[in-house]
Amino acid sequence: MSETIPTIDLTPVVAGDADGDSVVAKELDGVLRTWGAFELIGHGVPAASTQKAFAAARRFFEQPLDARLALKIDKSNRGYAPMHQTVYEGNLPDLKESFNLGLPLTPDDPDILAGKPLHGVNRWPDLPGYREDVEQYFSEMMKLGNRLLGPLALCLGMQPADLRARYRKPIAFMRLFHYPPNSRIEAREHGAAEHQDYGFLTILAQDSAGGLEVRTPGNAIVGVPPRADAFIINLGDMVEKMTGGMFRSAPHRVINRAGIGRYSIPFFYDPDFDSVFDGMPDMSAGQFLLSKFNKFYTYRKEMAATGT
Ligand SMILES: O=C(O)CCC(=O)C(=O)O
Ligand SMILES: [Fe+2]
Repeated sequence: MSETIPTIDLTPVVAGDADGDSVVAKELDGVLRTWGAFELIGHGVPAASTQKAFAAARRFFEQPLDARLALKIDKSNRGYAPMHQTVYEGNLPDLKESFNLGLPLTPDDPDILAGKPLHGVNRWPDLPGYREDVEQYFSEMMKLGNRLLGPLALCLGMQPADLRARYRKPIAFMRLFHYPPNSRIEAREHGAAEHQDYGFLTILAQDSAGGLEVRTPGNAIVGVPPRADAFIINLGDMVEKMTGGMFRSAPHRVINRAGIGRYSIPFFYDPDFDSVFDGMPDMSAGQFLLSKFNKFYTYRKEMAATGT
């Protein structure tokens, strides 16, 4: 088995070929059963949009800590998550900070008014052009996620329309990450300690600093070298669970060895909060995700403890 992350070309879907979904699904199926992660090319996302999102990330984290903390993360998972918020057992807290946003909802949104978890209004710093550039990239991620659902549905033995019917108001979170240099590996301090993503599908862009490492089907850890024209896609635990382990939620980690700050932007594309899947009948997608957030995020434990 090759120990290099596989590559999938989405061109047939992006071009709108009549058999695009099934052509890509044929390539994808084996990859999801073995690696559960791959590089995606031919994705149709304009490079300028990605570059602007990275430029926005740099501007956000260049602000003084006070300005970042003014947007401290709220219970809808939106805002600024300071360093050390994510903890994976046996490791020190992750050495990373993030700006999180979700689906753009307005304060009169019925799910917000009803208090549905993970629904909220996005929070924005006072930086000219920041919101526009970040929202633009978010909408590119929504489009790309939707395109991926076609072949993914076929791999899951579903009709694309049936999977899309569970993505009407998806739990979609994007995180602009900053990783300072010099994590202390010997102390088990990583940028992101080895973990599996929680939900359905992650679309990740990493900058030229690199640092993402994936566990191979042969159980080795290999680096995923930075590549400006590709996204890294991986499945999360929700898919692994609903397929009874047939599709793999790929373990991965981040170690910033670059000696400079590292930026990355994962987009977590997960189904509607109340959606239910045959393979996971006992729990909605939202409840599954929420249980993961509550397990791994310190800020949620603090909120639960203080009743905020
Ligand atoms: O920053 C990265 O490259 C990956 C981040 C990650 O694995 C995560 O947020 O789940
Ligand atoms: Fe991850």
